[in-house]
Amino acid sequence: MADDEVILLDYWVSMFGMRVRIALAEKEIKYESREEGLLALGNKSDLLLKMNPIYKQIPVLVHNGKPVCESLNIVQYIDEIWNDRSPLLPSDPYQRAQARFWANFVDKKVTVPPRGGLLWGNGEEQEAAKNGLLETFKILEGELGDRPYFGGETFGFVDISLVTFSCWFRAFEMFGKFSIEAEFPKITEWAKRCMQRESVAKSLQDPQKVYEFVVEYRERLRKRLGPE
Ligand SMILES: N[C@@H](CCC(=O)N[C@@H](CS)C(=O)NCC(=O)O)C(=O)O
Repeated sequence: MADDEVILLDYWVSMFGMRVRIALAEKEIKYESREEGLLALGNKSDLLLKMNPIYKQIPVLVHNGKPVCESLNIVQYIDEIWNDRSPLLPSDPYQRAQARFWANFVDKKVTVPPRGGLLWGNGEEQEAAKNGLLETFKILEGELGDRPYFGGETFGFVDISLVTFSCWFRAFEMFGKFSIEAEFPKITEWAKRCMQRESVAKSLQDPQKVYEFVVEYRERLRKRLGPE
């Protein structure tokens, strides 16, 4: 695998791209990162359109010229290809199924939709999205319980699926007017624990920068789409 060519089509603030960055860092894989344009507002490269013609989204992992799409799918692929080190999914089939269930739950419920919702929406729509997110965090706080990581003692697939949202927590808090630390102390401690890993710390972005991105992006969306 020493001569592998690995390219990641990414966007700096993407929580989905960050998942792949963490997995590659855990496996110590060297790769080239290619930054796409400001995604929902255009500027997609020809390479992205060619490599992900169905969804036209990042992240895409291009491994020896072949594309793999969808962040959780990519993380599983990385785990299977570079299976000689730092396993990300449990080896036990039941535990693997559980890990996939919870990562899928995160994917469905901890969302930042391209329009509307908590970050880009207003009024009742924003309030409903906030309440949904609080409900989701309550479930996740219960699932984590007193364990250090979602898989138990070791950092893994479910942690990767969720931790990339932690640099978006500040934006969630500012727009939702709530405190994740006050309401979800276990998730807060877990996120800090994950950040102690080099793979996570170097893959995530500064929460303040993410918040500023959200403020600016809301403005761009408003100008492009008009007031809601
Ligand atoms: N389910 C996808 C979501 C990927 C996604 O939403 N990517 C966004 C950036 S965060 C994107 O490329 N948006 C551009 C667009 O949809 O036009 C995954 O897990 O990879």
